[in-house]
Amino acid sequence: MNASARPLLPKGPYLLCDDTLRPELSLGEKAARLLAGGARILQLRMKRTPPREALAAAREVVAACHRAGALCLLNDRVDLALLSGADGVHVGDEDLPPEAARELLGPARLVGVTVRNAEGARAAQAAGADYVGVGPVFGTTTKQVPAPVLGVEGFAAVVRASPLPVVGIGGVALTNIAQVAAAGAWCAAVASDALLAPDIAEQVRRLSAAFDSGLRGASLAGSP
Ligand SMILES: Cc1ncc(COP(=O)(O)OP(=O)(O)O)c(N)n1
Ligand SMILES: Cc1nc(C(=O)O)sc1CCOP(=O)(O)O
Ligand SMILES: [Mg+2]
Repeated sequence: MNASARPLLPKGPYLLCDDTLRPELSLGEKAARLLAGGARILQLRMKRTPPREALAAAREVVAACHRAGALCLLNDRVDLALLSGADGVHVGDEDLPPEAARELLGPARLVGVTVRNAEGARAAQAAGADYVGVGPVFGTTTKQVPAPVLGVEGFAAVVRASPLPVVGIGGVALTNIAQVAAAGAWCAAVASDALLAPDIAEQVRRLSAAFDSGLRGASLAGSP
């Protein structure tokens, strides 16, 4: 496998463009607002969109991301990722296994996998994943997650032991994204805190600035 053919995951906020939040906005409109705020990576998460609409939305959102110079991953759906020219997929326990996603997508696209601990991260690496999503870092109402809240310390312990870059997810918000960055996250995935904000683009800008401040704080803490 030629890993160098794949795009690199951009460090910083990782925005979920989700069909369950703000249903009065189309997925294309949500993506446009996230991208206007400077989002560099979007995950299109469609849990209630019917298949034909989902394909149209995937094509629209992937094209918008690429015009903006951002990456777009499809949640769950390898078929839609291939049909829409997306940059990859994110899969969890209820989706295709990562080996199968890699087999279908080939070496040039990203595969992200949900794991709950370091052992899961090592297995994801062996299965061909590029990064792991680890959570829930904090409590969330966006999804009923079948795993306990890790907290910042628990999350940092998984990051330290993970052989792959880690995307922290679950309850990440402007109030805590700096802590997630300082704990060593490569990215911090955000759904509700961005999409439910009165000004989505402005919230993405604030999240990026706060993530960067967390990185700077972590590097100062590590300096002599
Ligand atoms: C970055 C990231 N991490 C974890 C998840 C959760 O994926 P999954 O466990 O498959 O759950 P659903 O999102 O499909 O409900 C994610 N989507 N993104
Ligand atoms: C989709 C998802 N997966 C999680 C996990 O821990 O696996 S937490 C989560 C919801 C993320 O939404 P919000 O940013 O609104 O908390
Ligand atoms: Mg899934």
